[in-house]
Amino acid sequence: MPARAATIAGSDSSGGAGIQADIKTFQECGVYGMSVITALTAQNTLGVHDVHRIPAAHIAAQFDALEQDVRPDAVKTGMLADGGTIHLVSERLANFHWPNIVVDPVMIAKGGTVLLEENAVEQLRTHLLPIATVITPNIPEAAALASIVIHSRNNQLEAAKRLHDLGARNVLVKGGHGPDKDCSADLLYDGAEGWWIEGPRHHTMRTHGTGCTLSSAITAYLAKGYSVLDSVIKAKQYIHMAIKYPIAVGNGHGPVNHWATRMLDRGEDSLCHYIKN
Ligand SMILES: Nc1ncnc2c1ncn2[C@@H]1O[C@H](COP(=O)(O)OP(=O)(O)O)[C@@H](O)[C@H]1O
Ligand SMILES: Cc1ncc(COP(=O)(O)O)c(N)n1
Repeated sequence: MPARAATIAGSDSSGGAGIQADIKTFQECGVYGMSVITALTAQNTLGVHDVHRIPAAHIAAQFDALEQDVRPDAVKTGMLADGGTIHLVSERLANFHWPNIVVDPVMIAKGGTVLLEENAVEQLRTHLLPIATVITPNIPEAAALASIVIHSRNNQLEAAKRLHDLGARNVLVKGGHGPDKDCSADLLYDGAEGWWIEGPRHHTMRTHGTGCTLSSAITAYLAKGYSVLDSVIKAKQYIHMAIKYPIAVGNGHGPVNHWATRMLDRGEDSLCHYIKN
């Protein structure tokens, strides 16, 4: 059987983020992709126009269908919309003992639409963080979860330590929203050591779905058996390529290019490097 990965997230009708980005990434990274859909969004590169939440009983039925036949080797969470869904998802993940849980704590879309009710942040902290193999907040999400202001790499590290203390085994505080003009530096912290996983910053509007894509690539590599550090490095190379070689889709914040990795034979992967904190 091929390595299998599942995404528990919302659908993006325009295909750049959410379930669609996740499944494309799984496919490109060579794993069999599956999904548990928590919400449908009417969305394009200009913004989110409508959100339809899936009833809890149907979300549970999707979980059960996978458990009974096609258990994943790794799983990620994305848009969970509200506290009730977080509760259900964390309960199912804990009971089923699915391995390699990547939590992307999606809160707000790039266009500003709220994708997780504000009062659900506490549920994320108490229910999902403690069962996460890796959590992948961007800087605003890490700031909200760790109750800290992030202006510098030191703050990024402090936030990671606080989120590790809340129970996440590995914390990746992504640097896409960071202040550095030339570099986008993600910090991986495992409770003992920190690694700065850096790539050049691309000056582009086409960053719709970057976080979804990165966390899906990490999930795919974990499903294939790579370590957390190796999975994060390989995922960073994947997102670097997907941003560097853009495709012209939509009139707003366009999607990344999910099949750019097929250009890896150009040797571009060596542009990313990592250094010990
Ligand atoms: N302009 C950019 N150039 C290069 N890498 C980027 C850029 N924007 C985001 N990234 C990378 O994409 C990934 C997602 O980061 P981020 O944008 O912080 O997450 P999110 O999409 O959740 O807001 C990270 O690996 C980050 O370093
Ligand atoms: C269904 C769904 N899930 C996640 C995102 C976040 O992606 P981004 O931060 O790039 O807007 C999104 N826009 N839509």
